[in-house]
This record gives sequence, C-alpha cells and structure tokens, in this order.
Amino acid sequence: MSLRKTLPIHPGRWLAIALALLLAGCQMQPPEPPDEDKAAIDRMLGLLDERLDVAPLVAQSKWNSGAPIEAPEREAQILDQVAEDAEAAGVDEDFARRFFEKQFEASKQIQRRLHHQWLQEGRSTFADPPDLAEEVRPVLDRLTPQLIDSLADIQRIAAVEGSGRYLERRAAELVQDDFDGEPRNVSIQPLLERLAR
Ligand SMILES: O=C(O)C(=O)C[C@]1(C(=O)O)C=C[C@@H](O)C=C1
Repeated sequence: MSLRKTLPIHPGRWLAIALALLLAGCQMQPPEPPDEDKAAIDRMLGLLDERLDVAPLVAQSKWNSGAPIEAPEREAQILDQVAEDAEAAGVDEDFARRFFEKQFEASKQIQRRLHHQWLQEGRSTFADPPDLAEEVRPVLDRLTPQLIDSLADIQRIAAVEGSGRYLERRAAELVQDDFDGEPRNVSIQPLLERLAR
C-alpha cells in the first residue's frame, strides 16, 4: 500500500499544519523583555562588573596596610548615603540597602579569596599599591549614585515577564566569573529576587 493511501493528506493541508506548528513553537518561546528594558538590565550588569573589578585593588591596599577586610564604619557611611539617594530616586529603601549589603559581601568574598591565595603563596607586600582612601574608595563612591539610578530602572521593570531570566542569562556574559562566579552570584541575587521570571 502506498504512503499516499495510508496518509491521505491534501497538499493544501500541509501549509495549515506547518503554520500551526510554527505558531505552537512561537508560543513555547519564553517571554523576553522589550529592548529598552534589556538595555537597562545590561547597564546594571555593567556597573556590577565595574564594582567587582575594584575589589582586588581594595585587597592589595589592605594586604599592604594590614587593615581588616571588614570595614563596618565604611559600610555604614555608604548605607547612609544610599538611604538618602534612594529616597530621592524613588527606590525602595529596604531594596537598596539589601542590594548594597550584597555588593559588600561580594567584595569581601573576593578580598578574602585573594588574601588567602597570597598567604598560601607567601606573597610579600605590593610595590605600588593603590591608596584606599584617595584612589580606591572614590571609584566606589562614583559608582554608588549610578547604581541607585539603575536600581530605579530595575524597580520599574520588576514585573516585566522574563526580566529575571534575561538578567541571569546576561550576567554570565557581562559580569566577571572570577572565583567560580560566586561573587557574581551574590551580587545579582537581590535583583533576581526582585525581577519576574
Ligand atoms: O572600602 C573598603 O574598605 C572595602 O573593603 C570595600 C567595601 C565595599 O564594597 O564598599 C567592602 C567591604 C567593607 O566592609 C567596606 C566596603
């Protein structure tokens, strides 16, 4: 028996079947945020990457000075500024605080891992370390208001379907993956908690 007899589908029907399959395929694609929201997410990830890049400089400076990695008074000072800037930008204060606490945690993670590594290597002091107060902290201080502006964007698009999934995917491309990507995961965690999947 020929195939044509067992499956008597009129040629015109194939088009309808192909169209139906195409439509089903489209519906199965997870939703993507609009381009403008994607750009806002990319901007945030770029800033997070810049902030993480500062941590090794802090680590060098503290390796030489022997200052502790944990600097609670400095964190408190940043958080005071954050509370003020967040209010002005219409960003939820608890969200902003949690976000920055995670950035401190990510930075400390990098610093601890580097100090551990240098200790194992028996490293001496660095010949020309950056000055923490004069050179390094000002870089972080310049990033703080930019991050707050970016948090305002994140807050605005929080309910956009697919925004969390997009951020997770792009973080792997735009944010450094040093130390097995653990600091990166810590830094994006408060954003993933906020954004819709
Ligand atoms: O400024 C420092 O001393 C840092 O180590 C940087 C930083 C930060 O990420 O802003 C991280 C940990 C400290 O507890 C305080 C601040």
